[in-house]
Amino acid sequence: MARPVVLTLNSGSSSLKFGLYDISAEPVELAVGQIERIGSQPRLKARSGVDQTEMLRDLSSADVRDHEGALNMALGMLREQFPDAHAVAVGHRVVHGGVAYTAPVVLTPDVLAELYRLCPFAPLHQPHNLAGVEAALKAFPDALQIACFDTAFHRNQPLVNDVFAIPRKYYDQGVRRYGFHGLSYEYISSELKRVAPLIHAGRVVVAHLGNGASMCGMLGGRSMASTMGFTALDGLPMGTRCGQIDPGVIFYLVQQEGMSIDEVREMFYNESGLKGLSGISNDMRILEKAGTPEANQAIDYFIFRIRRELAGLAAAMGGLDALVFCGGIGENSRFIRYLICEDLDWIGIDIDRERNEANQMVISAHLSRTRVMVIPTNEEIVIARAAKRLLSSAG
Ligand SMILES: Nc1ncnc2c1ncn2[C@@H]1O[C@H](COP(=O)(O)OP(=O)(O)O)[C@@H](O)[C@H]1O
Ligand SMILES: CC(=O)OP(=O)(O)O
Ligand SMILES: [Mg+2]
Repeated sequence: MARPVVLTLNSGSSSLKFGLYDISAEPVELAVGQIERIGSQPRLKARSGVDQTEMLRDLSSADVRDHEGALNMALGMLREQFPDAHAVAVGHRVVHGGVAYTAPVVLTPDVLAELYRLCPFAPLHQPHNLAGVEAALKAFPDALQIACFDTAFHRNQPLVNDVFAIPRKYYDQGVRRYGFHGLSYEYISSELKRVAPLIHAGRVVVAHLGNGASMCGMLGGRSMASTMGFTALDGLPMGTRCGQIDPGVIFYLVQQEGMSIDEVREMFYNESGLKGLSGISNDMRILEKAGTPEANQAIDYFIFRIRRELAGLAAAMGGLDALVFCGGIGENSRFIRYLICEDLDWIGIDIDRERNEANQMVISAHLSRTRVMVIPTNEEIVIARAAKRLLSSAG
C-alpha cells in the first residue's frame, strides 16, 4: 500500500533543499538533502533519516540547469529509494508573506498571484521559492501545495519594532520591518520549549548565522524584534549581503558614482558582506583559513555587528537569559562562537572553551548567568508539521 508522505522544498538563490517525511503519525524524517551550486557545478548532498547514511554526488550541469532540473533530480533519487511513497502534500518555504500571511496557507492560484507581487521585496529568494512551487505543481498536480512563510513568526512584533520613521502612509502600504528566518526561529523556539522550558519562557536571543544571517529577540518563545527589516538585506552583514547601511550611501552611489538602482541592488545583495569586505569569499570556512588582513577584517566586522545587535536585543527585552546559535556558521564554527562570546561577562555570558570545542548543546560554564546554546536548526520539519496540520484540517 502507498505510504503517505510530505515533500518539503526550500529553494534558495543557488540551492534547493528538500525533505521527505512519513506523516502516518507525527512527521518522521525519511530523507533530507540539498542540491547546491545550481547552474554552475551542481552537487547533491543527502542523508537518510532511516539509517543516517550520507551521500555526496557531483551532478552534471546539463541535467541541473535550473531549479526545475534540480527538483527532477531530487525526485528521481527519492522515488528510487522510497518507491512506495505517495506525496499527499508539498510544503514550500516562501520567504515573504507580506502583511497578510501570518500562518501557513494552502497555495491557490490567487495566493500564488499575491506572492508573485512580493518578489521585489525579496529578489534573492522569492522568485526561486515560486519557481519551486511551479515545478512542484507540474510534478505533483494532485498534491496539496502549502506555503510556509519566513516572515510569519515576526508578524506580531510590537509596533516600535515594525515601523520605520518615514511618513505613515508607507507603513499602511506595507513598508514595515518583516524580519525573516522565521521557520528557523519557530523550530528553535519549539526545541527550547522541549529541552529548556524555563529558558523558553524567558528572554532569549537566537543568532541564525548562515549564508543569510539574522538575530531574533524572543520573549516567552515569541519574536519581539529581529535584525532583518523590510528585506533580508538589513541587520547583520552576511555572505554576500551588506546588512545595515546608511541609506545615504545609496544616494551617493547613484548621484555621484552614476550607478543604476539595479547595479546598487546587485552589489548590496551579491557582492557585499563577507565577500565584499574580504575580497575572497562569502564562505566563512575559507575566510577562517585565509589569514589575510582583509579576511580578518571581514570576520572582525561580522563579530562586531553580532555583539552590537546582541546588546541591542537584550536592551529591547530588558535583559538576557540565553543566547542560542544556529545556521551553518552558528552550528559549526567554534572559532566564531568563541569570538562572539569572549569578554561578555558584563551581559552574564561565561563561555566554556571545552564545551564549545566539543560542540555541546550548552557551551556556557556551569555558573554562567546567561546560558549559551547550540541548537541545529531544522526548517524542513517545521514545514512538514505545518503540512500535516493543514492536511488534517482540509479533511
Ligand atoms: N565548519 C564551518 N565553519 C565555518 N563556517 C561554516 C562551517 N560549515 C558551514 N559554514 C558556513 O555556513 C554557511 C552556510 O550556512 P547555511 O545555514 O546552510 O546557509 P543558507 O541556508 O543561508 O544557504 C556557509 O556559507 C559557510 O560559510
Ligand atoms: C531570508 C534569508 O536570508 O534566507 P537564507 O538564509 O536562506 O538566505
Ligand atoms: Mg538558510
